[in-house]
Amino acid sequence: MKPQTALISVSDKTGLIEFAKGLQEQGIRIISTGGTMKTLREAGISVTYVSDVTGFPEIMDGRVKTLNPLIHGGILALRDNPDHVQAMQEHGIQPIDLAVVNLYPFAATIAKPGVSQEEAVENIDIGGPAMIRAAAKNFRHVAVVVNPARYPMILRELSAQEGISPETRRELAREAFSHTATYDGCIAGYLSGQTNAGMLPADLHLAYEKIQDLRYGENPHQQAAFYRAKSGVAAGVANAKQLHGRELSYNNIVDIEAAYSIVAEFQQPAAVIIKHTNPCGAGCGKTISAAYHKAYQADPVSAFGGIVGLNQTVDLATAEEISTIFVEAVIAPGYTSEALTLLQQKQNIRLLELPVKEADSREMAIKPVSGGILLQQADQVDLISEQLQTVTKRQPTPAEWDQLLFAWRIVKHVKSNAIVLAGNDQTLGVGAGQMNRVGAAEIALKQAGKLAAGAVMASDAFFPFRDTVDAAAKGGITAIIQPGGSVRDAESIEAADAKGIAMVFTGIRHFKH
Ligand SMILES: NC(=O)c1ncn([C@@H]2O[C@H](COP(=O)(O)O)[C@@H](O)[C@H]2O)c1NC=O
Repeated sequence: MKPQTALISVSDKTGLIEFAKGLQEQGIRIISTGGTMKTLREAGISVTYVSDVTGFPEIMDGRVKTLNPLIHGGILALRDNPDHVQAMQEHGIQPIDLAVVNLYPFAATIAKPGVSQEEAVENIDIGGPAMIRAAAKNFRHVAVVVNPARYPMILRELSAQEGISPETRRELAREAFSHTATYDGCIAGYLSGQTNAGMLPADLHLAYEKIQDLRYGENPHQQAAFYRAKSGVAAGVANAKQLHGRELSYNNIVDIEAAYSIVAEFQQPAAVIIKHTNPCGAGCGKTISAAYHKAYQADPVSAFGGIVGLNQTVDLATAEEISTIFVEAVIAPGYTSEALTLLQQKQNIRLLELPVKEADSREMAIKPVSGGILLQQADQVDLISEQLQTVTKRQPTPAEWDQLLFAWRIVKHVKSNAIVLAGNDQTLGVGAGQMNRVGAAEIALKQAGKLAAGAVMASDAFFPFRDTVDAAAKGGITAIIQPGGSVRDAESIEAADAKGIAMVFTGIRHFKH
């Protein structure tokens, strides 16, 4: 299809002039709305003003400019339908074969701090989506371009013999409907936020774009792909830069997310090694290499084939220790050039770069269930010091406090039922995903062995019975942090007091299912 007439009406004027020049070189007549026309004319491109086509001025601050049968008839007419052709002749409608439209920047407007409702509403585009949808509906005869990134490809096709192919027009129509759907979803979300304090919308419209087809999902027989949120800040694992290595797998991405979330908990240098979303080892230190050393030494057996997360630039010393074993991937805010050179020598390691982001309590977490999804606020709450309550006769020592808080930050990220033992800013035992709490504690204690003596314990949820405290006491644990709130709290406190264990209630639970 070789267009005769293009209508260009764009808010985002990226690449506009080069594109319009290309159209003009193809002999295509251009019609435009006010602002677009001005930009094009200033660049010496000849343009027909939309009002000269409609015979009607742009009115109401641009609320009505292209909403006119002379425009929509020109876009929607079926060129091979005699009735449509006759209607065009009767009403003096000229065909429009190419619609280049992008919309008022609604998402960017509402992202501005303190934006008024009035300003937001004025940025709801009406005429643009109407043209986009009309042109997309008529893709058999009309091409619609909503994405400036498409301009070079369109010019290439136009210079070919057959012009814009039917396949391309269909693909452009798909992109166009997706564009307006995302746009309307964003408006609905905004209006819902106005009445719902922004948290849980009445309807949920998710707008994500595929960034990568994955080789397979959790298992080789499952198809999978990786999608990135279309709007919002370009942060998080979906925006990490891969510097080296084979393509990420589904399970890699899940574990990278876990690694990134844990190290983001800490201000001081922190490292973690993840296996199947749980930390097998985590550590903090004065330097990132000291932190990694602790994370690795916490459980060298499980570390093999793990995913490493670091919250500081990877230096040579850290890279050297990482490269002593096989790890699937590393995620860190950066790499020194020596560290990168060393790690890149390993073919099988994936290296990702992503700045560490502060927790955002407005983030939401989605979980699918059959026939629906669950939506909740992400678990981003920090400890509230006024809620911390020592319930035993003995207070934790300052050193125990440090370790309790370290262990608490880790246990938050371990699958429930979760128990973490820690000492010297290092995990010593991790009991993850057990069906009873004392079972999780026994696993952690067994792993820590003799190192449990003098260590601290963190539990993601309260102790339903005193058995976990008894097990901790037997292992030599000296301090415990847990949410509290069980009907049998008194029994657990009694067990702790009997052994001189200091126990702190947080008042906050960190279930992770
Ligand atoms: N009301 C209309 O008839 C109308 N027709 C096109 N627009 C939008 O006006 C914008 C371009 O305006 P300008 O060329 O004046 O900068 C585009 O984002 C386009 O989607 C309209 N504006 C909003 O609804």
